[in-house]
Amino acid sequence: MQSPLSAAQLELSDTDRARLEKADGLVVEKYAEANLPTKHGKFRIVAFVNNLDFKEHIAIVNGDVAGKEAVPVRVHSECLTGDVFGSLKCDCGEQLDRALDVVADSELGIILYMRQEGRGIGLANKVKAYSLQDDGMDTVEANLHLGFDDDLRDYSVAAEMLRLLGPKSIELITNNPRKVEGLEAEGVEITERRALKVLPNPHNVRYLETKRKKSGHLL
Ligand SMILES: Nc1nc2c(ncn2[C@@H]2O[C@H](COP(=O)(O)OP(=O)(O)OP(=O)(O)O)[C@@H](O)[C@H]2O)c(=O)[nH]1
Ligand SMILES: [Zn+2]
Repeated sequence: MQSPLSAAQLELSDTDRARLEKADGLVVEKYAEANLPTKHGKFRIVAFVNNLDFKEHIAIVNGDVAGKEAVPVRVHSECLTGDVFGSLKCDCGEQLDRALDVVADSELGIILYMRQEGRGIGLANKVKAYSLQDDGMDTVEANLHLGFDDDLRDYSVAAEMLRLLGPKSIELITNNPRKVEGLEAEGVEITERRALKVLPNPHNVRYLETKRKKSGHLL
């Protein structure tokens, strides 16, 4: 009988990891797929593996998207505090909820849930950035103070995930023009940008204003 796997082995098997590490160039693969009924609607969930960041990026898919034009797509960056704990410091949780509704209510749609927490700096560093914001910095100043660029996200893995799922073109649900440019630079055909409106609250109004003024978000 096989011995049980330890927690450290759970993410990827050694053989899978070694194979991905040896591969030349970017490799993104579908790893597993299943049904996922949710309060928003019924989806398929697809887990991917890749040899760039080795993170477990996810697609939530409604319908048979392969070969279809103008499929609604949200490329959502992980925000544990907003997506899971209902943080009011940002607009992520509300955006994710709305995007899930849009995708569930459309004939077809995809949410890519990218594990790019904190615009790529990770959760622990985002909490550091929040601590600097408690002392008066804005979201961009806090990142720069910690020695990071204001946005470290790479869109090559997301683009490859879309290629594997197979829509011919997409309508991207975002307020961030840099996301549109980043995906287009990776060869994704975007027929339209669809805005994602959220209501500001007293805790995120400065954050939203900084995103509009410093990061070019169309809010
Ligand atoms: N470093 C850092 N990351 C943050 C902060 N607040 C939210 N985030 C992260 O920002 C990411 C979301 O990016 P946003 O700039 O809000 O939005 P976007 O994804 O670029 O654009 P939309 O598609 O319109 O949502 C998530 O990964 C959050 O964890 C912050 O103060 N500092
Ligand atoms: Zn957030």
